[in-house]
Amino acid sequence: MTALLPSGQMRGRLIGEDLRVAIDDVEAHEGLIARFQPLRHAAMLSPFVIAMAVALASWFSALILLATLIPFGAGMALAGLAGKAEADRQFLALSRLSGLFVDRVAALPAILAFGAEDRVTRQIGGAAREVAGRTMQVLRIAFVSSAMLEFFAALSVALVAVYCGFSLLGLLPFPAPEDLSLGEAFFALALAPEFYLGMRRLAAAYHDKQQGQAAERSVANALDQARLLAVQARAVPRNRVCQLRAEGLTIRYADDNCIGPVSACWQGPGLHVVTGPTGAGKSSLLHALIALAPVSAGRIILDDTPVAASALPALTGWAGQRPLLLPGTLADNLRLGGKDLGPQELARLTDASGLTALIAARGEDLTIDPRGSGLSGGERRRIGLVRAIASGRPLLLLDEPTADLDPETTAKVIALLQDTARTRLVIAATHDPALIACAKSRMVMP
Ligand SMILES: Nc1ncnc2c1ncn2[C@@H]1O[C@H](COP(=O)(O)OP(=O)(O)OP(=O)(O)O)[C@@H](O)[C@H]1O
Repeated sequence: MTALLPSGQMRGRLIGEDLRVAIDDVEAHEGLIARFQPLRHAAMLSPFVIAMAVALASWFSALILLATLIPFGAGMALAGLAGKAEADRQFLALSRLSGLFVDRVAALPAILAFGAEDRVTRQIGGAAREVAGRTMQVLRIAFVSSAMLEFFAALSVALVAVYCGFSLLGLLPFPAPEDLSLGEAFFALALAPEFYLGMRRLAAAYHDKQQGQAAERSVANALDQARLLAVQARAVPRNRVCQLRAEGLTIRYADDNCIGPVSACWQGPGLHVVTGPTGAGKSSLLHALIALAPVSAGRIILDDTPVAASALPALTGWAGQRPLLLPGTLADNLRLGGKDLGPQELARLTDASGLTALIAARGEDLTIDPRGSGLSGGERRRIGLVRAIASGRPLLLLDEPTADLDPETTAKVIALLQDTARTRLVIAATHDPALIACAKSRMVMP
């Protein structure tokens, strides 16, 4: 279950899509396992049991029933193949709609502030129409399969009735294969409708099967990706980073916007900066190192071992330009990095980052909402920075850690970074001359 929960952009999906896999797709298994599978076993057995019972009275009627199974089976196999592809497409469209919906609800204040309600409504409307279209396709196939089932069920009963009736009247147009009494004919005819009954019940659970199997594939896919990420994360040492190299790293966004190839070598411990004009790709480079941006070419080499970008988050304390804030107290947010930080160590870090004034004014139990309302831009950044340092991880990636700060607080933060860089590899994207001046190396993005 933990593996299925949202992992942000690492799987390249919206958080709502991950949530859908973790909740709805897991639930969709119930129909497949608790309803469809028992009915399938029953449907596979029951025609043969009924045919054997009918054969006791009239072997030719049993043969007629079994013969109708051949074209029926072929038709159902074709419908099943078409149904599988359509169910997958419907599932994908539903995932997109859920992801889009959750994402847009989270961004509702911004949408209202920009008066973008109409555009967002149209987007969600388009996604909902796609789901409706795909659902209609799935229903059409379900309708065709049940029509086929009803046709063959009716045909089998009709053929048995005609055979028994004509046989009793001696009007068969071919030599009678058996000598049928009224009791035997009645027995065969009474059992004939039961021949397709199991399959009719199975057809009623057809939708459960489609949903369940599509959910099964999507959960299996998500688990595979999670397993891969976990294996890659385990494959690297966790307590130190001596050297990190990017070799020809190229980032290609979905809209074909391309950054790179970038090559760099950062030696740890030490403080290194990445500089360059706005839009040069500094943030993108840091994102690419921890699998938050799509890498299309190049390699990341950690202590002489090529690693996947998805291996680095486990080693990295990350402070982006918009740190994630969770509802809770300030201390909860600072401790999010994972390490069990004592009050003294936390106080040292908050003091060194200039957050003491905030705590003195508003208390340690200051409650924070997810948007960080009531916090200044500089305070939010420093919460992200302290959290990254407090994580105790050997590699720190910091995106403009001294932006939005006055010179005095900037000096404090730089001193904290220098102190941290004594034992860890710190890489910061920055425009700040004061931070650039005390860096061990500077890489300039063109
Ligand atoms: N998700 C994305 N999809 C497409 N293009 C993107 C995406 N994120 C960034 N870009 C583009 O990549 C380029 C580099 O952006 P990036 O944020 O890495 O620059 P930067 O050097 O960090 O800029 P700044 O100094 O302003 O923070 C920009 O042209 C930006 O528009």
